[in-house]
Amino acid sequence: QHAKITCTSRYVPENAVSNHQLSTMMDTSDEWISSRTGIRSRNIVINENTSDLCIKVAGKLLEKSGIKAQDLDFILVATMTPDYGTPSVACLVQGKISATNAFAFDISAACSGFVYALSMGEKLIRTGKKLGMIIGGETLSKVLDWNDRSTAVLFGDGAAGVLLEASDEEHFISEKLQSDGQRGKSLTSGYIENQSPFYTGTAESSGYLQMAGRDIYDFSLNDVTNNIREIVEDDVDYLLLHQANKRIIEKISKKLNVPREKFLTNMEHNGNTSAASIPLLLDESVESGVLQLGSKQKIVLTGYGGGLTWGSILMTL
Ligand SMILES: O=C(O)C1CCN(c2ccc(-c3cc(CO)ccc3Cl)cn2)CC1
Repeated sequence: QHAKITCTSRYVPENAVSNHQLSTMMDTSDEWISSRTGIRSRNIVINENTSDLCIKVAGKLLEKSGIKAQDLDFILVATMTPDYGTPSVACLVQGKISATNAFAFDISAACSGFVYALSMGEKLIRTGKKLGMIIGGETLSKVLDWNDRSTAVLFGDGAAGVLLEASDEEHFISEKLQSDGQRGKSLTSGYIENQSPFYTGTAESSGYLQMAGRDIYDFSLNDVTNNIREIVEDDVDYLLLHQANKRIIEKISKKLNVPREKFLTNMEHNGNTSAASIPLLLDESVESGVLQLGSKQKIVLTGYGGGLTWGSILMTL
């Protein structure tokens, strides 16, 4: 049987932080941020953690769809900012909504996380599962170095997700997931220091998010463009890329010779929300009517970022 996205939902923290507000906290400006990234505002948690955001999304998916939590077979959460090493955010969600028949685990693939998780969910449906929940959620604000203006202004918090159901209709057409650990140190975050009395080494990295911006920019322009080119043979209606930077999306659209207006964007009010960025864009586009579930619109979802990881899924809604 095939898999079909039957519901989308999202949740972002109430605390919207404008570029101007950041300019009162560090040496930056609205002009610099918006011209270089396309970001004008982002939402930053005050007391919530990643599981809180994902639990909100799960509750909204249940409410919107009318499905019962105990009908869920699995819950996958893509995140690079979990509350704990264990329990997983997915298990915290599962517990909170009492999805007693669902197995649950997190997927760590940074900004490709939602695409990786959606791909894995589709395989679970194809091999017999009936109903799953797939959420991308992050509280990146807790791992940012707020004294480093080169990264602190880029990222935001949020969560969004989908219900994936068994269907007679074929929606998933093709995919290509890729990784390159040899370039993994270009974007790191959340290093956990060993504190045992036997440990004599030294911490190789800080817990803060650190990014070699130029290297990630070039990776995105080259490897990601090639991945999309391989997946998209002929025409698509829309492309939903990870919302990292407006300029990179413009450059990729030129390299692919695909009209810029086919690339949906929302980094302007969310910032870069890593694994949450694609499902946030998907739900906002469904809510605005640009995308319609069941419309047969042909879309590409493309994630790219830490790992390094990147990957695309070509599907119809
Ligand atoms: O000087 C400038 O213009 C600066 C140059 C550096 N910038 C960057 C660099 C890299 C990213 C980025 C991050 C991820 C991880 O989610 C994935 C993909 C990308 Cl392309 C975002 N911004 C900001 C503007």
